This record gives sequence, structure tokens and C-alpha cells, in this order.
Amino acid sequence: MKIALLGYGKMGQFIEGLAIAAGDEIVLKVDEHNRNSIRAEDLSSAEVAIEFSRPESAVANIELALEAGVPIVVGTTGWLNELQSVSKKVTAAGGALFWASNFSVGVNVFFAAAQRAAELLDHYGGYTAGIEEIHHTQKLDAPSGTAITLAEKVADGLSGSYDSWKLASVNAAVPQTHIAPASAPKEGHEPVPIASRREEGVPGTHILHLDSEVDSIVLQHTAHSRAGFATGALTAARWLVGKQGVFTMEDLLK
Ligand SMILES: NC(=O)C1=CN([C@@H]2O[C@H](COP(=O)(O)OP(=O)(O)OC[C@H]3O[C@@H](n4cnc5c(N)ncnc54)[C@H](OP(=O)(O)O)[C@@H]3O)[C@@H](O)[C@H]2O)C=CC1
Ligand SMILES: O=C(O)C1=N[C@H](C(=O)O)C[C@H](O)C1
Repeated sequence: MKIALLGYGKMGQFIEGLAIAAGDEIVLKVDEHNRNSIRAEDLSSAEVAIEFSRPESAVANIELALEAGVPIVVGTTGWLNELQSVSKKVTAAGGALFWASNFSVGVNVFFAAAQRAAELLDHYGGYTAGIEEIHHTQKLDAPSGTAITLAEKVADGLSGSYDSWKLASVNAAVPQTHIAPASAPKEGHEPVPIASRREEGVPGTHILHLDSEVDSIVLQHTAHSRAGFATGALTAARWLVGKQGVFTMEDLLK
């Protein structure tokens, strides 16, 4: 596969290593230094683009790939409030977009387990939900995209009590522009609280607490490195080539 890497930081470089080992070719690398000079023609030799950049760059990079007619896999978080409008553009233009807040297979199984547990507990009532996410100190956004997706799955399952999420706390100075906007809960519903923590060197840990008066359930996913995210993004890229539409991990894993 001929790949354009839009974003060449921790994830872009990890993906490059795995891609070259698998016999793929990196035909373009975009980072902060050359991003302003990149045009759609520069993507013309790529079969697919893989985008891991910054929250404020993702939408422009998707539009660039769309203009170039190149399918794009997007892992950047912190821009997903624009997903609906971007998806409409992609569909209208006959393009291909694959996005995921987390590309690791393990996290996607964790999402399914969390949603099922929440659905089962909804029948009995009396359970509250809370999420913790821990990431390295270079992470720009809060809460993590994965924690937001997890909260949405839990709210879907515990639909009698929850219908939204809120950032309950963060132990770092995150600029307001990188705090994801939470939706307000409807009458009689609560937001799932998310506590964000930044600690040196943590690739990504997510913990779901489901508590009642009589017991507690704790479900946790711990990434040991970035390998699961990078492998998943490359698998998504291979799967996306030749398709049209907007896809995510549920489409790939079903
Ligand atoms: N969905 C998933 O599974 C995962 C998602 N992520 C998300 O991916 C994103 C990137 O993570 P990570 O690689 O750790 O971050 P890094 O900060 O290490 O890398 C970001 C890269 O993007 C570059 N960049 C800045 N602006 C642009 C632009 N306009 N176009 C292209 N590149 C640009 C930066 O350049 P420079 O270095 O010169 O500043 C840097 O090379 C984050 O949003 C993170 O949350 C991360 C892991 C997994
Ligand atoms: O910034 C990161 O590193 C990660 N970001 C994603 C997120 O916001 O959920 C995925 C993963 O947890 C690593």
C-alpha cells in the first residue's frame, strides 16, 4: 500500500515502522513544518492517507484528502463535534473516511463489554457509572476520545439514568479549546462523569466503575504501548481502500 502520513508524531512514526516492515511504502509525511505547503496534488500517488495530527488540524486534513480523492483513516481526537458535518461532505463527494477514537481491537471489545454490562444493569437499577482515563502529559485534549465513546456506550446501556457525559476533573492545564464540549442531560437523566488524569509515559488507560450499594464492577483497558492503535489503523487503511462512505471500527470488526 502507498500511504500518506498526515501527522508524523508519536503515532505517525509508529505506523511508519509497522508499515515499512509489512512492505508498504510511505509516499508523503506531513508535520508542523511542511503542513502549510501541502496541496491535494501532493497526495496523488497515495492509495490511502492516515491522519494522526492535532485536534485543530484534522478537519482540514480530511478535506485535503477528499479533494485529492484519497480515502482517509483518522485517529486524531478532539474534533469529533464536527464529525456529522464532515461525514455529510464525505458522503456527498463520494469519498471514504474511516474514523475511530481508538483503533485497538482490545478497546473495541471493552466498549462492547461495557455497553452489555450497562444494558443488563439498567434492568435492575441502582447502579451509577463513572469513567477514569489516564494518558501521557503531552496529550492535548480532554477527556480522551476513547472515554467519550465509552461514556456514550454506557449511557446507551444505562439509558434510564444517563444520556450524556461531563468532564468531572482534570489534573493538568488543558486549554478550553481542547476541552470537548459536553451535551446537557435531559430532565431526569445524569451525565456520565469522566475524570481525566495526565501522568508521564502512560499510552492510554480507561477504567469504568459501575457501583451500587451492594457491589461494584470495575472494567479496565490498559494499553501497554501504541502498537494496538497503530496496528488497528493500518488494518483499517487496508480495509478502506476501494470503499466509499463513512466507517468506524464496528464496521471493520463485524
Ligand atoms: N484513535 C486512536 O487509536 C489514537 C488516537 N490518537 C490521537 O492522535 C492524535 C496524534 O497523537 P500523537 O501522534 O500522539 O501526537 P503527536 O503530538 O506526537 O503528533 C502529532 C503530529 O501532528 C503534526 N501536525 C501538527 N499540525 C499538523 C497539520 N496541520 N497537519 C499534519 N500534521 C500536523 C505534529 O507536527 P510537529 O511534531 O512538528 O508539531 C506532529 O508530528 C491525537 O489527537 C491523539 O489523541 C493517539 C493514539 C491512538
Ligand atoms: O492521545 C493519545 O495518546 C491517545 N488518544 C486517544 C484518545 O483520545 O482516546 C486514544 C488513545 O487512548 C491514545
